[in-house]
Amino acid sequence: MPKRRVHVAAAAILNEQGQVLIARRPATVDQGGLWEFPGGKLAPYETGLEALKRELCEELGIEITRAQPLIRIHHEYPDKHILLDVWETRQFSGEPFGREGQAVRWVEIADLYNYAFPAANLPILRAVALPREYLITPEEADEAIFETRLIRALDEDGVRLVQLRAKELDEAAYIARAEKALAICHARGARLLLNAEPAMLDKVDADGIHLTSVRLAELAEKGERPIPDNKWLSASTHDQQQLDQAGQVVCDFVSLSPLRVTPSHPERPPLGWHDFQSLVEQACMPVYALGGMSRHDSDHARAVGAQGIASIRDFWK
Ligand SMILES: Nc1nc2c([nH]c(=O)n2[C@@H]2O[C@H](COP(=O)(O)OP(=O)(O)OP(=O)(O)O)[C@@H](O)[C@H]2O)c(=O)[nH]1
Ligand SMILES: [Mg+2]
Repeated sequence: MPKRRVHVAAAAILNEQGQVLIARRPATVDQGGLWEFPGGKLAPYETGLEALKRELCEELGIEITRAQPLIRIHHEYPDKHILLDVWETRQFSGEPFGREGQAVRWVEIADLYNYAFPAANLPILRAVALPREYLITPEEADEAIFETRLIRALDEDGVRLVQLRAKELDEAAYIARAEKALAICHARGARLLLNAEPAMLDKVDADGIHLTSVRLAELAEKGERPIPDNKWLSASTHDQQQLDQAGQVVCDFVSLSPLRVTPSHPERPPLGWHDFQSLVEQACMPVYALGGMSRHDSDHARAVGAQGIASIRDFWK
């Protein structure tokens, strides 16, 4: 018999302190006792957003005035296929409380990992912790220019996630630049990922590693995550096969490119939004749109299921 298909709308509700609201499922229901993002099943006539508004009113007594798509997750439970349609909201009226008697709690995003959630929820924990914009640094021969531009992107554009990509530097120069970039990022509450071999984390204690698609393919053969769970792991992907490999090495998130034709890779045919959306829909992790993207594309990227946009040029001025 085919599995039951269940479509659920749920919300990451954020307050002004940047905490997120979680609720505990009653002991008597499916997945009882686990924590969850409030929400529930769509009625046959509802859109995801309509169901979300109704559920948050029923379960928490709040009215949401604005919400944005965060991530969609397809997950196979033994008895059903579930589509979790997760939204992010910061604008709502009323003070949430457990209207059905359930426990609710505001928690720091960094503390979410201390709570037990249903198996489908891991990508949501990653998505709420990640920003909408991802800066990839370009080749930059001059150290002083590199530093000035990185500081500008963090201070003026509010970038909070950076990948240090510097293929033209030898190892010693890369390490020196990484140490400097790490201090600049951490002083501003931003994270730095190294586009390097996973072993580079032994030399520079950055926040994680970004894998090129070639490294990703090599590591996927071993089928295990190359770095500890408390570091971020991301990878460059361009198609379904590489997205599958990212799942095999347990990446926390990926970039998927090229959305548009770019001067750096003129030979690669662009995906366009349609193919991008189909690939993102099946991905089991947050995905950044890359290739000719700017911050103006961020809302559209979100609307088609992405975490946001990744860019070199838009942030490097
Ligand atoms: N709301 C919510 N449901 C989740 C999450 N993660 C997850 O796997 N689910 C699953 O999605 C389904 C949601 O159903 P629900 O029990 O909330 O539905 P509901 O509010 O409409 O309740 P009802 O069926 O009692 O009317 C459950 O099977 C639940 O285990 C989550 O973070 N939030
Ligand atoms: Mg519910």
